Order: sequence, then structure tokens, then C-alpha cells
Amino acid sequence: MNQSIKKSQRIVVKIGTSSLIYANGSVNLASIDQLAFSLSALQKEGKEVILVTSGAIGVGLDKLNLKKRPTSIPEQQAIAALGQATLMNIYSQRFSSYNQETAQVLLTRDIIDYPVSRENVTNTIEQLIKMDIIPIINENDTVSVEEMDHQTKFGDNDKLSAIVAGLTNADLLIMLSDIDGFYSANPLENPDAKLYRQVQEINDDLMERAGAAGSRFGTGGMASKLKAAKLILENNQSMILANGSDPRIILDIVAGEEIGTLFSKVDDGREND
Ligand SMILES: Nc1ncnc2c1ncn2[C@@H]1O[C@H](COP(=O)(O)OP(=O)(O)O)[C@@H](O)[C@H]1O
Ligand SMILES: N[C@@H](CCC(=O)OP(=O)(O)O)C(=O)O
Repeated sequence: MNQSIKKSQRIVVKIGTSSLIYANGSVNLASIDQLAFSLSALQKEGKEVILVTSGAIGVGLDKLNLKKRPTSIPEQQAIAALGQATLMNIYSQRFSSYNQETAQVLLTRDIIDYPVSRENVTNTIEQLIKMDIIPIINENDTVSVEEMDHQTKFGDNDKLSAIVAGLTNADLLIMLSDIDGFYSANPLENPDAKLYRQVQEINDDLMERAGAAGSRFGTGGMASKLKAAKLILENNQSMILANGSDPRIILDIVAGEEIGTLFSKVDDGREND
């Protein structure tokens, strides 16, 4: 039983496209409902919850019945703008059924470089939390195209979620993906790969073990999750990477169950194989 995780009061949850969109491209409504249920339950318990969500492009592609992302950045931006509105609409409906208000916050990752922007963002998020409203954050894909060099990639909410966790002094970042945690190699390519239960430091050897995205819609792959974890460790914060196929796993994590990979400088007694 993990007591320090159990005590986490302010929790940032990041959910990736692979957990929100089925492999066939349709929106996974069950998953969104389970997410809304879990976060609303935590909020009612008195925890402070912030959601960082991907999925704008995935939902936009579904609306247009497109089977893969266009390569041009403006097309991806347009699809993100289309999908974001629908994504928020779905969240708003599902959270409402648990009597929980939500608000949309669209950010760019460079907010931390501009003190005024940083303060404005912090003030908004803190006020929403005070009002018991769950901020639902995504990257502002219309403004930010930081990954333009990589024609197949767009956005990186892993890093954004670590920035948000830092900005809000969160006790815990829960990063949900389509895999049980960080393995010694990509399990899709290497069935003997072992799950790391705790990582206390990100070094070059670990970075080399992190491969690309596994799903058609995911962007960052494991490397971007490790970079986010690095930021978290630098800030002396904690992150758990876990499988978001059923987002109710969030409740088990916060209850202190040993799930996924814990990134924390403090030894938690989790044993790696
Ligand atoms: N060492 C590793 N451990 C776990 N997963 C890995 C590793 N290397 C590459 N991956 C791949 O990273 C994928 C998760 O990244 P991604 O598809 O971007 O997810 P998300 O959409 O949740 O952000 C996994 O499905 C897996 O195929
Ligand atoms: N802003 C983009 C984020 C893309 C992104 O980071 O996706 P993922 O790798 O699934 O977390 C979107 O909502 O589609």
C-alpha cells in the first residue's frame, strides 16, 4: 500500500488519444464516461483534480470519417479545432451526469517562459479549483505547432501535463496510456520486456529503451512520457504511468494500490524484477 500516493491532494490526470479513441477510429464513450465518473468521485471526496486530455485530432478525424491524420500542419490544426469542441461537449455531458462542472483551458507549452502568461494561467486554474470546477486542459493546437519539424507528429500533451503539474504544485501526475507502464523495451516488439515498477532517475540507458508510439493515433510514444517524467523528477514530484483502458484505475491508484510505473526520487519499496 502506497501511503504517500494515498495522501495526494492535488492530482493531475493525463489521458492519451489511445485511451480515448478505439483502434477503428471511433470515440470510446465508455472510457470517457469512466474517466468522468472517477474524477468526479475524487473531487467529491475533497481531492483537487485537473485533467489534461488529448483526443482533439482523434475526435476530429472520427467526425470527418478520416482513417489517418493528414500530414500538413494546417489540416491537423483544423481537425484539432473541429474535434476539440466535440470532445469538450462529450466531457461536459458525461461530467454533468455526475453533477460535476468542468471548464476548458487551452494552453501552449511556452507559458512557463512568459511570467505574465504563467501567472494568468495559474490564477485561472486556481480559481477553477476553488470553485470545485475541474479544469480540462489541452494544447491550443491553433496557436502552438512546436512539433512542426516532425511531419507525422503533432502536439505533446505528455510534456504539457508535466508542466501543468509543476505550475500547480500537484502532488501526483497520473499518466494514462495504452500500456501498463514503462518496460525495458517496447512490449509490442519484445515479449520478454519487463515492467519497471519504480524509476528514480531517467538516464540515457532508460531513454534508449523508450520507443515510438504504438497506436495509429498516439503521437509521442514512450520517449515523450520519459521526458515528462524527467521534468517531474527535477521538480521533486511524482508520476505514475498506467494503463488507461479502464480509467477507473485512477481510483485504485489513489487508493494506494501498486499499479504501473512510479517515477519518484523517493524509494517507495516497489521492487523491479
Ligand atoms: N519501453 C517501452 N515501454 C512501454 N511502451 C513502449 C516502450 N517503447 C515504446 N512503447 C510504446 O509506447 C506506446 C505508448 O505511447 P503513445 O502511443 O504515444 O500513447 P498515448 O496515446 O497514450 O500518449 C505503447 O503502446 C508502446 O507501444
Ligand atoms: N492536442 C492534441 C494532442 C496530441 C497528443 O499529445 O496526443 P497523445 O500522444 O495521444 O497524448 C490533440 O488533442 O489531439
